[in-house]
Amino acid sequence: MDDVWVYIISASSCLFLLCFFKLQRSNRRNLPPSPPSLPIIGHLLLIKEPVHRTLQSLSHRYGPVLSLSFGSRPVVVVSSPSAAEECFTRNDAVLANRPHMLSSEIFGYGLTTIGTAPYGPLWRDLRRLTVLQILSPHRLAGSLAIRLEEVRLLVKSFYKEAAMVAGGGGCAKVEMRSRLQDLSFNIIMRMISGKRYFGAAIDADDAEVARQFREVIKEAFELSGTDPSDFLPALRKVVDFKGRKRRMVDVAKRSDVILQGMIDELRSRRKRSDGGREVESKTMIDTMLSEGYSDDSIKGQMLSMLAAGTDTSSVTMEWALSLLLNHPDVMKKAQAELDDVVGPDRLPDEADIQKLPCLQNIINEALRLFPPAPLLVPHESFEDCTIGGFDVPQGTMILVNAWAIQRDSKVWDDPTSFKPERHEGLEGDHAYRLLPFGMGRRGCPGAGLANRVVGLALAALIQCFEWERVGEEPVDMSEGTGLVMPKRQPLEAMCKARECMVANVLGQL
Ligand code: HEM
Repeated sequence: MDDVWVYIISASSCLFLLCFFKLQRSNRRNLPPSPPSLPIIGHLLLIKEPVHRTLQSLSHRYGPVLSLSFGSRPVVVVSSPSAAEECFTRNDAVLANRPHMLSSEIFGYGLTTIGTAPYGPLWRDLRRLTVLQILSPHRLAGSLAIRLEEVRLLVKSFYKEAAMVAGGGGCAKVEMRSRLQDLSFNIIMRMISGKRYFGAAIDADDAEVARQFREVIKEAFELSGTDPSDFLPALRKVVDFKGRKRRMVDVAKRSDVILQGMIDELRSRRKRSDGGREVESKTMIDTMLSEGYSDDSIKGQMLSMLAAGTDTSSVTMEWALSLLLNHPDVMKKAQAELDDVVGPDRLPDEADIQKLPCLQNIINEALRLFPPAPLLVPHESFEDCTIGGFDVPQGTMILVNAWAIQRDSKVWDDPTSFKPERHEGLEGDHAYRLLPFGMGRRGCPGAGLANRVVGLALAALIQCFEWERVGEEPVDMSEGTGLVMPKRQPLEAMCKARECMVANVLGQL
């Protein structure tokens, strides 16, 4: 009995001393300002959807570098260009870690994918592979034909749909979201595996695989938000909130089976096409097989490309078209630019995009007002550092509120208005005021591909069709919830072929 008491008293003293020293240490620290918080859950009750808006109002009260506790996880929110600059220059390496979340562990093959891996040799290798091979300018030039064909098929499908509405003067009401999602998905899938999975000329088996895969990706996205156990890790081993972990594991298994099927198919195609000898080919799977990557690494990379690269590009197009429908004068200006540079006899090519400043300004302005990743992707400090003169302890989650910076009236004139011309003459020099792709070593490696896909598709749609709103009301521009910031209402629009484009382009598709 005595032994038990000795044990209890020494354990309590140790715990007390530990808490005391921790408190002393944190009192000595100059932490960023913070709202009052509750024990154990910290500031979790303050965090309402959409999170970027909640964090913006907190930063208005507590300043551009603000500290919060999401349960036991310390968080610093950055909402000014100068603080963001510090994050991505002086502190870039220190902040290059990603926080360990339940969903990143389950969907990220145990934190071994490019987006989830901690900063270290594994991440460096995947990053090298992604930047220098899979998404290199050379490889992107090689996959141009895929993008041109997918955009041509999209234009053709709208043309057919509009032409069928004879009574309406060839003007059809079209649903845009799923079409733009299919476009981005097919482009990335073809770059990864060499096959398209949606639309015309698809074999029935592939269409079924695509349907299942799209379903799985949708479920994975829905489950990928933060889990309560990410902030209260002590509970992770004891409770499975709403069965989320079980569902995540189930979705990850289903996705793994589909991805493995794609690798196996490509492996046997490679063998068949060269009598058993491995052949040189340009899909991502081929590249990774040739370099000896394991099947799990390849599946992780496929999932990363699809998760990071499809909805981000398609929502950008959806927001941009919505803005143009609410600003027909800007749509006309973009159309005039296309008539001038491309003319009525062909569809635009990627080489044209650089000669279309009005279109580029529209895309930049859409990304400024509606960044698909409003808080970028969370970073984590692996050493103590300072931001804005405040101490940021090791293990702090860093959220850069790009959405707030891009709408800050101290940074942009009339920040909530759509004014593409504000980007004139800036030519990429946005000094941490415009950062939809993040910055620094963990910045988006797919920005070049995204700009090509979004630019090419918008150019072709604006050039070939007259677009109008479905009713008198402006298109609703409020955001819904989701991992990639969606429009609350999927976009619908009235679409009519432009007379000048019918003879030599639309009629020939
Ligand atoms: C408009 C389209 C896109 C936007 C707005 C976007 C935005 C972002 C952002 C904000 C990040 C996080 C940066 C940070 O942590 O600071 C990111 C990371 C990433 N993006 Fe994109 N992205 C887009 C398209 C793409 C595409 C097309 C791909 C590839 C096919 C891609 C692949 C990735 C990957 C792999 C990462 C993780 C990088 C790492 O952790 O090292 N993204 N993206």
